[in-house]
Amino acid sequence: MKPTMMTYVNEEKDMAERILAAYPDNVQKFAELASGKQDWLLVATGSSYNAALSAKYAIERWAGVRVELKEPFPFTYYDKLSPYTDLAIGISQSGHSTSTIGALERVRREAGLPVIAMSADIASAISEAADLTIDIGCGEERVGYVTKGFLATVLTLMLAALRTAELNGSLSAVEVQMQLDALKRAAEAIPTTIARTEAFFETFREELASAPRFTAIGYGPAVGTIKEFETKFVETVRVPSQGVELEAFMHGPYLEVNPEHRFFFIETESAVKDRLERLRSYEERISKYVYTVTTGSSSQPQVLGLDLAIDEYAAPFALIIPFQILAHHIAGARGIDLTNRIYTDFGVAMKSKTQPGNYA
Ligand SMILES: O=P(O)(O)OC[C@H]1O[C@](O)(CO)[C@@H](O)[C@@H]1O
Repeated sequence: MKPTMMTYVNEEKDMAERILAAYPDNVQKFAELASGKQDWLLVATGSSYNAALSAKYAIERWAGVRVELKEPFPFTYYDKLSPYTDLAIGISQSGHSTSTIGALERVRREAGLPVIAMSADIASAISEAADLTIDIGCGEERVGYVTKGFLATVLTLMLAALRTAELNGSLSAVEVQMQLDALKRAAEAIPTTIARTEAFFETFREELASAPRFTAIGYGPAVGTIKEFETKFVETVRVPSQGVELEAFMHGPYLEVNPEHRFFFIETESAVKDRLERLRSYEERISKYVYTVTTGSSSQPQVLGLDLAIDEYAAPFALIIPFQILAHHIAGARGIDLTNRIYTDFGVAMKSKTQPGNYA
């Protein structure tokens, strides 16, 4: 039997617990190279970009550094190098994305900066463009619609930030332990999150499967989550799907809304949460298909509550899981067989990968 997205979603708890148990050894070399560096450049594309965006604010807050995240292709061909960048990090789950490798090569060639690669395969092509390659700890994922790799990337980046914070003193040992405990609780809760998402899907199966369009709205660290929602839904559900930052939605995108629109609002504990509530109330007047995913608890069917004591910075680790499951299930309910791969020659034809993926 071919593995599916759900095969890997069901492995996420064990994988996350393995990665957490390997702390700090799995990120020690990263932290040694990164501590003392103030201005990190992250390059990644696709889900790896979304994972980096999901971890960006946690890294900045915990490690006390500035993180600039860039799409590698425009970075390589158009961007001016910042004179302040003192560390470059390239993230590629496969280790074969040519744009990410090319960006690291440019940084080395033009600025001679220390370079860290992060990949599920530490012997892959990206390692040749880096001084150090860190294993994200998910192993090989043989479904192109990645799930485990996304979660492993978010978690490994967060752990790398925590270890860097320990070394450079930007967090106390107690603060680091608090974050580790929150991540451990979130990992332990993955089976509950899966069960709640399954129930949510069954309740709304018809209206989700018949959706002409999906929009997800979030703020702060959860913008990484809604961007990965967008990537995953476009790859699998294959109807127009967009993740829009809360305030950006209020400057144009709101005009597109009609009664058929399906909304996901992502709620975390934050100073700007009331802004999301206000927008949700407004859109509920237009569409009856308004759902929420929250880190808090819920007794309402249209609100999927993860019931986690986790702050908004670590929350992206937990928030993506419902969308990975919904992408798989909604695609299936629409009659899309995701095990039937399409455009299989694309990566090679476009030279977007150094070699074809080993997909099931
Ligand atoms: O993380 P990687 O391996 O660089 O891949 C980036 C993106 O490219 C894809 O493999 C598609 O080519 C996506 O599935 C993935 O998100």
